[in-house]
Amino acid sequence: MNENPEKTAHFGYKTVAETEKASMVADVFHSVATKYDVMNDLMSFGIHRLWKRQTIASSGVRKGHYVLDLAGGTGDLTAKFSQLVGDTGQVVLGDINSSMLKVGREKLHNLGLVGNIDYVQMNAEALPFPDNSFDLITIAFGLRNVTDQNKALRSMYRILKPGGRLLVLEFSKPEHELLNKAYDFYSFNLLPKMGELVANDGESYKYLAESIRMHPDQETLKTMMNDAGFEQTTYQNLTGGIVALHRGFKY
Ligand SMILES: C[S@@+](CC[C@H](N)C(=O)[O-])C[C@H]1O[C@@H](n2cnc3c(N)ncnc32)[C@H](O)[C@@H]1O
Repeated sequence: MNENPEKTAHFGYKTVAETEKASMVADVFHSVATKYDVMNDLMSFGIHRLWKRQTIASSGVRKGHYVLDLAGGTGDLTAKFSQLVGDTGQVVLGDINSSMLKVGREKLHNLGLVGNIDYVQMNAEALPFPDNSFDLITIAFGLRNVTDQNKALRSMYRILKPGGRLLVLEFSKPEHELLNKAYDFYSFNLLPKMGELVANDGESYKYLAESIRMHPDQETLKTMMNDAGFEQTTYQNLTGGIVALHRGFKY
């Protein structure tokens, strides 16, 4: 009998050693980084822009705020927050993946967004900031890729200021069975083919579909946030629950 069984994690439908997941996720995002934005628009028919707009609208962000866009990738949310916090605020675009950060930095520079954005490579599970640092943390389509999600939520809680809020934008569970079926067909048949054609990488988009199915549903994520210390935790289903926006506060 194995006295010390190795801890495991999900990588899509595969069960892998916990120590392996981060490098497998890293391979996915190194591979898709340069095609990430165009694929996002294609795969979601542009709807990811509405989901992100809703996130900004729920953020309560103001001039002078200190914001962390965690797993921020190519920086869509950072771009908007940079304008909203102004010269007296600061936005940190944090991501574990150097390729995604590079694409994000170039994109935001080209948009003329400079001066109040820091680009920092970091792991959501061990955030490199003092306690009580941020007014707002967002993590959009990132949590599902993190190996130890409870640890990451506790780390986010620690670095939020009292009164600060966390927004988690993530794929979730569609509310209606019919939508679920159509969505499954799309995800497992069309999505990997689009990934193959456009990004020359069907496997990464197969991982995307599988990782979405393995992610906690709305209520489970809400409980996880509560367990990490968040209060007044609520969520809003977007596009019939294909995506959910969770919000929680630290007091
Ligand atoms: C699907 S992309 C989302 C990018 C962006 N937030 C958006 O909504 O377009 C997921 C991002 O999570 C990052 N990521 C994965 N695991 C992470 C971790 N443990 N810590 C920080 N970032 C992570 C990936 O590198 C990738 O850039």
